[in-house]
Amino acid sequence: MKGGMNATPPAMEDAIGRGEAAARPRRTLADLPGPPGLPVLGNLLALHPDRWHLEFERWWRAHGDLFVVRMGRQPVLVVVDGELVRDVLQRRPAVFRRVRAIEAVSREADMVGLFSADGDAWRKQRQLIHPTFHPRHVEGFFPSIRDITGRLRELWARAADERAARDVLGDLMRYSVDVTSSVAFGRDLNTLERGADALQEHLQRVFLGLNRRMLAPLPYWRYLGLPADRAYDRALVAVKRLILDLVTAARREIEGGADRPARPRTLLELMIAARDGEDPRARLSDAEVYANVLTMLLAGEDTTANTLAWILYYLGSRPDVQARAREEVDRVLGGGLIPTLEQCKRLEYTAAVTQETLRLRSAAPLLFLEANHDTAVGDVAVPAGAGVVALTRATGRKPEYFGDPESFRPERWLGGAPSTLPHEPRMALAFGGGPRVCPGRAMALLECAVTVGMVLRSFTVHLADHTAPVQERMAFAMQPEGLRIRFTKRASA
Ligand code: HEM
Repeated sequence: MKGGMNATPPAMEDAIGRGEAAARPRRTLADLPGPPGLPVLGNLLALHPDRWHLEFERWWRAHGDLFVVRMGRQPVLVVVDGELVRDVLQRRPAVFRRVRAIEAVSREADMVGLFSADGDAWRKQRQLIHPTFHPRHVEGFFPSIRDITGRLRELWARAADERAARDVLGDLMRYSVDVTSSVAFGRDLNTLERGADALQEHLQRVFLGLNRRMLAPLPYWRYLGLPADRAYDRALVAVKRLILDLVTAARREIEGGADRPARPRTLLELMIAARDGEDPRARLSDAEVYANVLTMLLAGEDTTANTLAWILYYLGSRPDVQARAREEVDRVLGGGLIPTLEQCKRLEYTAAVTQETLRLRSAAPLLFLEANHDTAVGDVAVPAGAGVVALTRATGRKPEYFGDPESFRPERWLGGAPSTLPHEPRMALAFGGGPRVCPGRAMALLECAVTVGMVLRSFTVHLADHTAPVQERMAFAMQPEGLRIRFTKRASA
């Protein structure tokens, strides 16, 4: 490894250039505190497969805002201090990158899209794709989002009639699959009503396989073809064929001669039509469009579904919050059952409930990065290739940024009477930060507003069993394990 653990890196041009506090590093990774580990395995055995994010947070409480854990022999720097986390996220893609395994596994699947690309390839994609998430486009997607929200309402109305407790996370996963696939490539899978469709089953297999491989300590699948890996390979072929057919058809329609241009209606069409203002020759290739359609499905589904599930958890466990949000929804929606776009924008307290849920239950509570070259984080020298974990949810739980941090207090996000509690919204990092901040934020928040507005207008939300613990489980995103909700219909609905 260039530099090595005890090397002092060269002057920090990257930081100095941007006027940051550029003290010469005084410490090395070896100087930092951290949990004791085993000789070869380091701290790996402490990481429970479903709850490893909690272990990182437990170590944070024991060792402070900057510490080191060992993944096998490799030391990894863990950062919680808000200024340092923001600085690391900001210095991408030049100084830090996403951990290499993400790109390697994506490359094997021919899907190096916005999330997994790095360096110049990422720059090009981001420049072309970011404008497709402009509010004008996101608002253009609203009618389909609203229709699909109507289906979710019907499903939960039937459950209320039957007095049945619902596995709401399952329902919300299907809801977000339907929303994301219709927004991404104009195909309404309607899994909410029809159950899993063949494409959805393939996608699920692909996502589980990617997740397994990105987290695997060794690339065993290159040597061993386990049944799950063969199923993953087959699913990938099917998904690729379908999406590439859609790309070819859309490209023909958008770029094809006389009857062009149809107004782009989906993310896929927007990507095909995307042109770089500075370099009009720069376009996304078919392979890049394919990779990014899949990336949007992957990045947009579980994250949004889990955030919505956690919101329902808080509504069910905090009747005071539910009553206040319901009062707002009734006032804003009047006789309507599902909010319009304009009404979504006026649901301020509901938006505050979402922000507070994201702060306490971020679907992605940590980000895995890697240093591209010798650098420093604060006063700590970080050698090229070293892993850096940004513990973003923990940052949002530090009392100097958010007073009374463990309490669910949506009102902290509202303007109005100044509070005596510290409140630093820039330290709420559920969507990441810097140049790679989540481009789907506005769309996700819109989905949350329309869904929560719909729910509160029609139903009262109850936890099915107040005594059953709801626990955090880390799958592709952080899930509320054991959450079951009972809906009762409101008289006015
Ligand atoms: C509540 C829902 C969501 C949460 C909590 C969330 C969270 C995140 C986070 C933490 C990142 C990493 C940011 C960073 O590295 O600084 C990210 C990246 C990304 N997200 Fe989201 N996301 C959500 C919804 C969506 C949706 C709906 C889409 C698209 C349809 C989307 C597309 C992406 C993409 C493409 C990236 C990679 C951006 C890049 O590396 O340049 N996300 N998201």
